[in-house]
Amino acid sequence: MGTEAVLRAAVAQARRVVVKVGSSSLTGPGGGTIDEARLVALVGHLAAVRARGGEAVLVSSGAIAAGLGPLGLATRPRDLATQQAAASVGQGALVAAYARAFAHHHLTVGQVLLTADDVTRRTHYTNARRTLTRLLDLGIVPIVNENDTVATHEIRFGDNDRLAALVSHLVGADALVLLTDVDALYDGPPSRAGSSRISAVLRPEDLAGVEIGGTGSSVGSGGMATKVESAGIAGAAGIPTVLSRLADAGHALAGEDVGTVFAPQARSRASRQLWIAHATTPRGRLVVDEGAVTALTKRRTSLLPAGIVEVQGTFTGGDPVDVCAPDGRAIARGLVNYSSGELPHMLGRSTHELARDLGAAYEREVIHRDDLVLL
Ligand SMILES: Nc1ncnc2c1ncn2[C@@H]1O[C@H](COP(=O)(O)OP(=O)(O)O)[C@@H](O)[C@H]1O
Ligand SMILES: N[C@@H](CCC(=O)OP(=O)(O)O)C(=O)O
Repeated sequence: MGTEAVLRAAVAQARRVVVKVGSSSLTGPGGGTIDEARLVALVGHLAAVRARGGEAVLVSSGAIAAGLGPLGLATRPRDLATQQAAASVGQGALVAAYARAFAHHHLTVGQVLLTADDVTRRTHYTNARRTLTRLLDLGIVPIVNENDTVATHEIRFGDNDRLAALVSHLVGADALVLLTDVDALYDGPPSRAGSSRISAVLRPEDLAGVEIGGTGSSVGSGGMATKVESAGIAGAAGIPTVLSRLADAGHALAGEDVGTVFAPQARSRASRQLWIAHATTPRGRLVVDEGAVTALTKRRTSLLPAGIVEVQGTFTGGDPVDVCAPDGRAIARGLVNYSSGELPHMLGRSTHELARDLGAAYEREVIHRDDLVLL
C-alpha cells in the first residue's frame, strides 16, 4: 500500500474523528440561509461514523450566515458587532437544525462554544478537553463553534479551520476532515483553467509552488490558506487530514479517493506548544539580548528577567507574547507570567535579587519553557 492509501485507510478506520464544515458549503446561493438538505446529509455521514463504532466531533461554521436571513441582511456584515449579532441569532438556529437532524438517528448533540483562549490557557484548555471528552463518553455528538459573540478582534480565529485542528488535538482525534465548497486543494485558483487537483500532500515540499488563496464565497472566511494551516497543525500532532467538498463527505470518511489527504509530520511536537504557536495572537513583544537568544534556542531554557531588554505592548499574566531577538526578529512565542506593568521593574535582574527585593512571587521565570515554543 502506498502512503496515500495508508492515510486514507487510517481516516476510514479512525476511532475518533473531528469533522469541520465551512459556512460556504452549508449555505444556499447568496449565503443567507442554511441549506437544510445539505445539513441533513452531513448528519447522515456522522451518524454512519457512530454506527460503525466511531466517535465524531462536529466543528460547524455557519452561525453568522444563518443569522443573516432573520436579521434581514443580504450579505455578511463587515463590522465585528453586526457579525456577532448575526452569530447570536444564527447559532441557536444552526444547533436546533442539527439537533433535529441527529434526533432522526437517535443521537443527541451538545453545543460547545470556544474562544482562542479556551484552547491555549492551561486552565481553560483542560476544562474544554474534559467537557468534550465527557460528552463523547456519554455518547453525545459535540458541535463546536467559535464563541463569536464574545470573541474580540485580537483573540478571534474568525475561520473555524484552525479551531478544528486544535479541537482535534484536544480530543486526541485519529483524523480531521475539512469539508468545504471546493472538491480538493488545487495547484492554483480552482476557477482558473488548467489548475489541477492535488490528491495528497505527503511532505511540505508538495506545497511548493501551490497558489493558496483566500475565500471564494461571500460567507466563508479563511479560504484555502487556513485549511492548509489547519492540516499542518493537526499533522504536527500526528493527525492526518482530508479536505473535500461537503457533497463528498461520505466518500472522504470512507477513505475513498476524493479531495486531498495531508500526511502528518514525522516528528510530532507537544500539542500544547502547537496551540501556543498556532492559536494565539501575541499581545506584546519581549526583546531579549543575544545571551537569552542562545539560551532559548540552543539550550531550550525558560526565559528569565535577566535576558530581557525591552517590553512592548500591553498584556497581563497568561497572555501570549512574542520573544524577539535584538534585531526584532520573533524567535519564540510563549505565555508570559507577568503583566506589561510589572516587567519593566524586573528587566536585567536575577531571579534571586528579585525574590529578595520584591518577594518570592517574583522568583518565577518570565516564560516557563513548557509555555514557550520556538518559531
Ligand atoms: N489552491 C486552492 N485550491 C482550492 N481552493 C482554493 C485555493 N485557493 C483558494 N481557494 C478557495 O478557497 C475556498 C474555500 O475556503 P472558504 O470559502 O473559506 O470555505 P469554508 O467556508 O468552507 O471555510 C474555495 O472555494 C476556493 O475558492
Ligand atoms: N464562527 C463563524 C465562522 C466563520 C466562518 O465563516 O468560518 P469558515 O466558513 O469556516 O471559513 C460562524 O459560525 O459563522
